[in-house]
Amino acid sequence: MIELQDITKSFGDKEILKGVSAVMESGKVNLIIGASGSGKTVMMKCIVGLMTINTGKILYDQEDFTAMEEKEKKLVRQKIGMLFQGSALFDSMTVEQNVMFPLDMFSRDTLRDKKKRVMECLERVQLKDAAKKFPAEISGGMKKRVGIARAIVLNPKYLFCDEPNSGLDPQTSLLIDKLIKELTVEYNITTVINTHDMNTVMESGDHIVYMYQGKKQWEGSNKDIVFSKDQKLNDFIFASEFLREAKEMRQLDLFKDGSWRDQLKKD
Ligand SMILES: Nc1ncnc2c1ncn2[C@@H]1O[C@H](COP(=O)(O)OP(=O)(O)OP(=O)(O)O)[C@@H](O)[C@H]1O
Repeated sequence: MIELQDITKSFGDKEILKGVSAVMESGKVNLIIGASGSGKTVMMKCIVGLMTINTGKILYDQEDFTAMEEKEKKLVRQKIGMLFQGSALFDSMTVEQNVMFPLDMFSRDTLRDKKKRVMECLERVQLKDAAKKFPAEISGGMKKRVGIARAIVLNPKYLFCDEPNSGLDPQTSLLIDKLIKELTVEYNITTVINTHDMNTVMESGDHIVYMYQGKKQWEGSNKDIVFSKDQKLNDFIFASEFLREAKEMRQLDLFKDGSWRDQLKKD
């Protein structure tokens, strides 16, 4: 579990994060959502320690990350897997070598054990057959899966994904979401995803933090969203008339066991 306690972050006199408190739960897919410029990326960078917060605390499983010496922070970072936007694979390395990279950096296992672990991870993302291919030879969805295999190769306790669906078609996006969710539950990972994708929000959002102008505006699950009366959240999620209608149908459906059809006929 990761806890944010009243964190603030400023650049010069511009305050970007204005006292955010939130909890990212283990074994769950935690989403950070919000409009462009609301502070999602800055927040994620602060959580992983790529940016330093001005005030507040960040706790990793009750340990105060903000108060740690650099040596201790490094130990926490080793438990973090990251899936970057655009996959960020090394073009000159094969799929297998890309997934091997974190092991070469941080593991003292034998080459044989490392290769075995890489193959286990590639098998988990159904890419064993692509081990010898180069990134240029595989599709965008496959690249994301290589990125996921690389992110889990060190058995992370925490997994951060920045826009995991960017550039993917809706069906491939759903497969990636499903895979991330399965891995999160399977290994009890605290997964944090920064996303704009409404399918992800509705399908995978076990726990959602909605950011509005540097503040946490709302926090809850994908199920809570359907019934939320928060106007800003509703305007953001259900931006189109089509989605607003879908929400109303879903509400009636959930409340009245499918009787929304009768309701609609009356209107
Ligand atoms: N290194 C930086 N120096 C100064 N300002 C920054 C820096 N990084 C981000 N900002 C500012 O912080 C604000 C929030 O940016 P952030 O990238 O977190 O938004 P976001 O919600 O992730 O947006 P998007 O969905 O477009 O990625 C923006 O006004 C941005 O200009």
